[in-house]
Amino acid sequence: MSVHTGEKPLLRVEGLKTRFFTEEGQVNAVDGIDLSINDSEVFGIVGESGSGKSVTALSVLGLIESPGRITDGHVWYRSPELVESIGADEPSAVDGEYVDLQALSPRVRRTLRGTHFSMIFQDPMSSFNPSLTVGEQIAEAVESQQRARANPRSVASRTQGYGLSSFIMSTVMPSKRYVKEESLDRAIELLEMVGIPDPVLRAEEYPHEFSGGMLQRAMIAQALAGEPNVLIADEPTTALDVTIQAQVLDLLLELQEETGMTILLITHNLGVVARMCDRLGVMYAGEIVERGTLHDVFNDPVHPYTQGLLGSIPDLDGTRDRLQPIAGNVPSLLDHEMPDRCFFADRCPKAMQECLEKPPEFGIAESSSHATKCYLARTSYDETDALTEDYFSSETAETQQIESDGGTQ
Ligand SMILES: Nc1ncnc2c1ncn2[C@@H]1O[C@H](COP(=O)(O)OP(=O)(O)OP(=O)(O)O)[C@@H](O)[C@H]1O
Repeated sequence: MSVHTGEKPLLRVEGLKTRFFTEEGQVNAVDGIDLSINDSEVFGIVGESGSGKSVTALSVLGLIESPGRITDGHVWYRSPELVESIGADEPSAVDGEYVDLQALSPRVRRTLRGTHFSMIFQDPMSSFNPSLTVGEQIAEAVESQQRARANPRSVASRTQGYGLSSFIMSTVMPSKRYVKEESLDRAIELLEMVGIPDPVLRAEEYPHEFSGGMLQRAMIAQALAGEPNVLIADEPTTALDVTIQAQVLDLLLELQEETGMTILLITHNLGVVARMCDRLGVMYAGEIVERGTLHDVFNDPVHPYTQGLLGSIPDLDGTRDRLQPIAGNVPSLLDHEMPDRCFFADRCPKAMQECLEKPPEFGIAESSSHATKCYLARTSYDETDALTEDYFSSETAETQQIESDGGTQ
């Protein structure tokens, strides 16, 4: 783990909006988020299910598919190497050392997957073709990433549908055996690097012959084949039992230290964040509502949502019985159902009148060192300001009354 204090972040996400245009209406899955992620750090995005974490990760990678679309914002990536190789062809995507991934042509953007950015998921089975050996598939990833690095303008697009990981598949999923001996050797090295015992033998095995934890390690090996600068890990250990989970998390930290790569970790588990992250962003209803260093956010959470999540922090050794959920549900992200006020107000034990009048902006509380999208960041809180539960129940009753009156007219 390393806290980087350099001034130039590796990734700058600015005003990113991702919408899904569904039959029910427009879903504001990511609603104008800003983030900066430094070189060689582990940055966590944490929040309840449905808050927009995965869509954020997919948006950074340019993997949003119909009916979804990024409708606004930029994803700036600092890479002098990339600027040099594509700058003349795509000048409108370049600003100094930064490339706006959003502005790149889809062809060039594809070449970055695996080489500059890689991803691991909850379900490793979806990353492997069941009919080829694990070694062959990692070897193919090695070759494909070598080709992409050598010539970012001419990457093969071999898209096959193995779930979400079609992002890697667009460059690496092998369809037949034709890998070179040296690529297989590298695959064995990678398997060894991720702690697979007997890697020479295991490379000959098929995915179904691996246990869940071992296959997770193999997926990490595959993701590292192109020596990416950024590894996006979306709930990488959620499906594993706690002991294996801890081992895989430790492995990711070791690899991060060894390679210096940056990790963007998506999780709903604050215990995982505490173990892994240097900094984090807390996500709620498509927005980042609090962001800062692990130390600051954990020791001095300002947003009542973060406070609620921290009240429900799970532990990795499984000694705490249950996660304490925050009362209420994540709101619908359908545009026409989203209120013109703080999205958390209805669940917030500290909601005040102004929270209902308009959505808060980001601010830094006097007592705090990090940014929060909450009126509490600007206003000192007095318990007498809080709206009571009765307020919300009377508001709900009033709304129901109006609706039913409207219905009878
Ligand atoms: N293909 C899609 N079509 C329509 N809506 C979608 C699609 N993919 C995601 N969404 C919506 O976007 C919102 C954010 O989803 P996302 O998967 O990013 O949440 P999450 O925080 O990662 O939760 P989880 O941990 O459950 O995956 C949700 O309301 C979800 O229903």
